[in-house]
Amino acid sequence: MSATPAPDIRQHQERLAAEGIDVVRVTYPDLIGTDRARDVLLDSLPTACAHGLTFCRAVYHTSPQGDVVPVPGGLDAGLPDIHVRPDLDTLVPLPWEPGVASCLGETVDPATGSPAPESPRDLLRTVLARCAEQGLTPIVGPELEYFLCDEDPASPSGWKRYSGAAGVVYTAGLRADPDNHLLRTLRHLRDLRIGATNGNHEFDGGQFEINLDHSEALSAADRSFRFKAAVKELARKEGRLATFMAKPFNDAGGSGFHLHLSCDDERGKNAFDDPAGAHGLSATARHALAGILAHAPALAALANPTVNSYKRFGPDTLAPWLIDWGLDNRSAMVRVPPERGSGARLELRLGDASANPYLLIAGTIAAALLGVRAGEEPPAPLEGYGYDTARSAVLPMNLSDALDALEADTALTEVLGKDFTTSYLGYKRNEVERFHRHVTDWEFTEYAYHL
Ligand SMILES: NC(=O)CC[C@H](N)C(=O)O
Repeated sequence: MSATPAPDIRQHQERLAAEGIDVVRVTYPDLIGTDRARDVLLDSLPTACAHGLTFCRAVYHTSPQGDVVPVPGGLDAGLPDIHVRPDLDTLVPLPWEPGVASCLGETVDPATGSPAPESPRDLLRTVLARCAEQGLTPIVGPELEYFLCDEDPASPSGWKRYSGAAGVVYTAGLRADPDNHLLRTLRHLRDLRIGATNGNHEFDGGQFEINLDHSEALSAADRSFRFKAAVKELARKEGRLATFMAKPFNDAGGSGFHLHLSCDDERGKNAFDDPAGAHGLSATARHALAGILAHAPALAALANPTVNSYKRFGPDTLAPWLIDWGLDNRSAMVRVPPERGSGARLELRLGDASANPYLLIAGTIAAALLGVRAGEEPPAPLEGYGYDTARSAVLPMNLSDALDALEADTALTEVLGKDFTTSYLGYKRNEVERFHRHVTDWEFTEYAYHL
């Protein structure tokens, strides 16, 4: 079927064709933040825009391995359609894939004409609308770590850490990155226009951190989502694997997804900032901080969303596993960074790199909002080096406990919505069950010879 293109779509088509683009990749996040996509030939773009691209709604209920998880709206509903409409305002040529531009897709449930209930982007929009009712616009700056791996037929997984096991922490250059992976990646990310600002080699061999500029929350989530997909694609182009798994190796630390958070008020002024307040924090910032701490056990289910996530936690990891906050203290779950001219902000260090950016950001903002609404006050800040259970409460230490904490946190789930929470809990509990049924290498080594 050929539709007569609307004038603005025709303009996009002509501009893309002039740039040598003949394919548009329409991409959207599933429940766990994996980029799902379809390649659309440029000639078919008007039809895709007019009618949306049709996917099975089970896309939200299907694990990366292809298991369809029985949560409401999927198998029980006969695997119905969802439609995905290209958002042409987000079009950008893929710097490493000549002829292809990418754009984000908006998912619509054709049964209701509304966003699909599981859509992470729309969940974030819902939470942001609640903030707007309080006159607050959250501003988010994401920092993500990942490991780069080379193929290794000798390893059971088929992969080993890039450049060997030696870590050269906080460096850039050839000693820790002999193939200049970071430089190449940073330049491609610049051309992808997602606000990447800088990067360095991290603690462990083959581990990198790249920071993104701060912005309004939806853009920060979109850019983090596109960042993860881009880094993974770029690695594959080189025959490598980039993984945002929380803790991929036994002999290396984990990968974090730290969030810097502040809020603008209705006049565009940083509402977290009060030079006269204790530590430069306003009452709004204190309440937001208290909300994040109070809802941290439930938030872990979104910030640390896999069975593997909880292996990142532990003493001396710079990954928090206790519920505390501190002034410029990286051993705390929430750090208040020193003021450097842009006003006060909080750095939430809880999240790991495997988190779906939309859910991590939505959950964090929802927790902060609840603290602001309730006028909660935080406890005294952590002094000195943390990781002391005598001083701070412990987070859930496995996914199952975190999911129970999310379900029990009715204030948070009210903000996140019943449909989303039901799907998320169903999906993730299925993941826990599949893990518990699976026999691991560790079990064989531990038991097979001795028992
Ligand atoms: N540089 C750092 O702060 C390390 C962070 C740590 N890798 C984490 O998982 O959060």
